[in-house]
Amino acid sequence: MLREWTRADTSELLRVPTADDDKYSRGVVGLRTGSASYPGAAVLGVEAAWRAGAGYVLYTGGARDAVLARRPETVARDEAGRTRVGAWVIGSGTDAEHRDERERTALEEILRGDVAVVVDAGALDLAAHATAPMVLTPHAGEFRRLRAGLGLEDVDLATEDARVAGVVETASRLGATVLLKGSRTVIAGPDGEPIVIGDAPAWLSTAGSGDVLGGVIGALIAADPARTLAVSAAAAVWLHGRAAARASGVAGGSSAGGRAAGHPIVALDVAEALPGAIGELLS
Ligand SMILES: NC(=O)C1=CN([C@@H]2O[C@H](COP(=O)(O)OP(=O)(O)OC[C@H]3O[C@@H](n4cnc5c(N)ncnc54)[C@H](OP(=O)(O)O)[C@@H]3O)[C@@H](O)[C@H]2O)[C@@H](O)CC1
Ligand SMILES: Nc1ncnc2c1ncn2[C@@H]1O[C@H](COP(=O)(O)OP(=O)(O)O)[C@@H](O)[C@H]1O
Repeated sequence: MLREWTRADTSELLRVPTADDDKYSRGVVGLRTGSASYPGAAVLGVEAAWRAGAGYVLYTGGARDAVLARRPETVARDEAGRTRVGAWVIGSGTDAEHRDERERTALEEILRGDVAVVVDAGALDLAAHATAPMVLTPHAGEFRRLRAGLGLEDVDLATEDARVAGVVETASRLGATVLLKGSRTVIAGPDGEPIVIGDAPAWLSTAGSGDVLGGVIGALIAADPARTLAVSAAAAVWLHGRAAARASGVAGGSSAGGRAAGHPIVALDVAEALPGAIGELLS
């Protein structure tokens, strides 16, 4: 069975903060992302985590100045210290080939912990030996590399059936949740039914939009770390797509009754449209 994720599924997971909440209970997201080569990816993930409703965002990566210039609300330190992180996001805007020993040690420590980790881009190669609960977020090229690294057969990603089967197999091999990005994103937990999320406008296929997604997933996991990871990830993908629809002018429909053609967007537009997408579901 394949579950098609809906707007109603997403609404059910969102909640309005109450008088009993504080910045920690709303969700603490830790990001160890970005590098001198790709500082922008860190900025995008941090912006997205805040805009998706995190109460506290901690940044421990290599692009601190860029992150703080954009979002001074972010707590930037070398390590988490005493801050209890609810979800980590690692790898976006990093390259495994340029990882030094210090960075490897820091990432391996996160990947050995009890806290859920969103593993993207330049950290995907470390997932095979990790024990933390994880959501891996490869695009098609990274998915192929990940499977090759695990000794799994190459899959033809042209059909949805093959994509779903490949994601299910990879998730089962890793004992983790795997999310294959694309126009229809496929998610599978280690043993749950696979989920598909479509409907995002193709305007979303723009550099950095995957880095934004990492921050959204981190915020939704941190808001309720006990929830099944595949469910938080599916809701994040849906919101990310809805934010892209709002930002690109597709969300309102057209006077002809069909979907409006919309217009180009950049990844930061998607992050900035997240609060509106969340508000729309809560109203
Ligand atoms: N602002 C920032 O800081 C941004 C930073 N970013 C950061 O950049 C880092 C590198 O991530 P990336 O995704 O750019 O490259 P990479 O992981 O090498 O994957 C390439 C794979 O895709 C495939 N492929 C298919 N079509 C292709 C095409 N037309 N052109 C090229 N490749 C194409 C191709 O497969 P092939 O077809 O060659 O088999 C190849 O395997 C990463 O850390 C990310 O977070 C980005 O998020 C952008 C914004
Ligand atoms: N044709 C498409 N239609 C809708 N969404 C798409 C399409 N192609 C890619 N996406 C989405 O855009 C994002 C691209 O992520 P990714 O490839 O990691 O980009 P980057 O590494 O530049 O951040 C993903 O969320 C993916 O699901």
